[in-house]
Amino acid sequence: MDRNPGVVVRDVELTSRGWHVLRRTTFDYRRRDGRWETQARETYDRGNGAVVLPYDTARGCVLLTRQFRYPAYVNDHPDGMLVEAAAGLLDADDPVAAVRREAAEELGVTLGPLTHVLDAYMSPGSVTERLHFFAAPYTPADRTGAGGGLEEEGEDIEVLELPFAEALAMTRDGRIADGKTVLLLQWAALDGPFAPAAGVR
Ligand SMILES: Nc1nc2c(ncn2[C@@H]2O[C@H](COP(=O)(O)OP(=O)(O)O[C@H]3O[C@H](CO)[C@@H](O)[C@H](O)[C@@H]3O)[C@@H](O)[C@H]2O)c(=O)[nH]1
Ligand SMILES: [Mg+2]
Repeated sequence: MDRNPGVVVRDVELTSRGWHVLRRTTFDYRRRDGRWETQARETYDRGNGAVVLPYDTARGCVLLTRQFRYPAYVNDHPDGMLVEAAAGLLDADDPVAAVRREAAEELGVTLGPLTHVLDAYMSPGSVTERLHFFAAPYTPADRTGAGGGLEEEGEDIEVLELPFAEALAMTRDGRIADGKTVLLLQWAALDGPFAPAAGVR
């Protein structure tokens, strides 16, 4: 890794290999004033992920999930039941294949053309993951399955079809408190299918 001449990795220590991988890396870092110093940083590596917002502009709706998220529950979320856009880790798939797979598994919807919105690091101080964001139109006819996720992996996912205006209101009052979902809903209102100028672009 030599893309940045101001960073020289000295040592990578595997501190935990559980469901995902935690490492402690020691590296030399050249400060902006030119002085070198040694830093250590831990990274949580769970691979990369992809997320999708299916929208139906004719009916003014979006499809979201609700599921229990223990890490949010342990950090003050009232009941841990988070409303989120369908998402998953890439595993062996590319981002497009991964969002199609997750939309089918979690939402029971078969997606057509996808719009790539952006890619973002969601927690760059500690988590290595880069998340690939997509949106896709759907109609009631595309809802070909029940969704719900994979029971054998412990998934128990409720499918929510919400009016877009209500989903956006939920980002304002805290009922939606998941970063990737807030981002996609705000994009949809600002720049995407529910933007005021969407029809004339
Ligand atoms: N047994 C076990 N299962 C785990 C553990 N951690 C996660 N899982 C399970 O592994 C499955 C992973 O499901 P995916 O749909 O592939 O991932 P995700 O958890 O929905 O991840 C999405 O949301 C994350 C949070 O916003 C994103 O970080 C990620 O990129 C992706 O978008 C889930 O059923 C989850 O409960 C663990 O420590 N132990
Ligand atoms: Mg998921």
